[in-house]
Amino acid sequence: MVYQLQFRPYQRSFVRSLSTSHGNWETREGIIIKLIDETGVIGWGEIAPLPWFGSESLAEALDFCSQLGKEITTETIFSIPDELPACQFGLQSAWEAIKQPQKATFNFKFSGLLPTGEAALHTWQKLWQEGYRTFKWKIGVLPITAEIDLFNKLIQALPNEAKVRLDANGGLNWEKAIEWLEICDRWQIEFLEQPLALGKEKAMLELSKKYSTPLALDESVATIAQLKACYQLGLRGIFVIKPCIAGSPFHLREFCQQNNLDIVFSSVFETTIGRQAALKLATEIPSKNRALGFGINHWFKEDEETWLASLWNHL
Ligand SMILES: O=C(O)CCC(=O)C1=CC=C[C@@H](O)[C@@H]1C(=O)O
Ligand SMILES: [Mg+2]
Repeated sequence: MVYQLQFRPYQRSFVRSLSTSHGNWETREGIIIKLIDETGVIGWGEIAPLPWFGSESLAEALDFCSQLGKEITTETIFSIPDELPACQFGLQSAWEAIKQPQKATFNFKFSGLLPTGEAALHTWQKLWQEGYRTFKWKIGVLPITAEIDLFNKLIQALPNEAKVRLDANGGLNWEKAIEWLEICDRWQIEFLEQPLALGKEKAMLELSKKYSTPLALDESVATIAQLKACYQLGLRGIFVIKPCIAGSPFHLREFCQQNNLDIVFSSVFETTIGRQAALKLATEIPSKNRALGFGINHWFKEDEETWLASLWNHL
């Protein structure tokens, strides 16, 4: 089957810089894909790279799309190299959208991503009013004493029924991870995400045996190959899966359906198009009743529907 291919790069500025131990992220850049089959049925997809998580860069994704030309076959869509996981996800989910029109609504609970540092103390209230009951806060950015001080203020300000997750983005060393895990156990934090850097999975396996707070791997399991490697290593905590950068949705669904993983699906700040494909995948993969890491809409200023429509009208 041959499909017409159109693609459009985009840029969206965050309302505030997203500070993590990887650095500051100001603008989300990606590519919207439009596939049209021989009968005129349209399938939308999104390529949302996250190179500091190990996916291809936007430039590499754009080079790949540019050399595809105006037509693409099913065979080409399913032979995209594993070095291009965001392209695999974008094009294969667009293909799947033609075959199985995506559900428009999902009834998941989402976790609200708080801004890093002190700003969290002034923003959780609005998210609480919007209905969020799970919040994620990034650590490993400020000096640990300052962050622990802010954490104590945040955790005592939040209602008791609130669930809190901490995400270090690999920014802690062993000693700081221990210091944070003692606090996590005391306050029954839902999980501590990627305390140690990519490559320290064995150390995290050791760490996971010492405290009751579960560890969640994120950067360590960014692609399907990494997810499989960590599973083989014996890691059985929580797996944060970012479908848009993991690779083929078909391979991801197959592996997760064969193995009973404790998964938290997570956004890469993609648009509605990538999010719909990611959430459709979440409905097809069994996981525990944890809030999904897609509570990120407040990180952008413009209304997404109008922005997306305006983007495509120029094509
Ligand atoms: O998972 C969530 O709750 C929201 C998404 C999120 O936290 C992230 C998305 C993309 C890059 C990272 O800065 C961050 C993460 O590390 O999980
Ligand atoms: Mg994370």
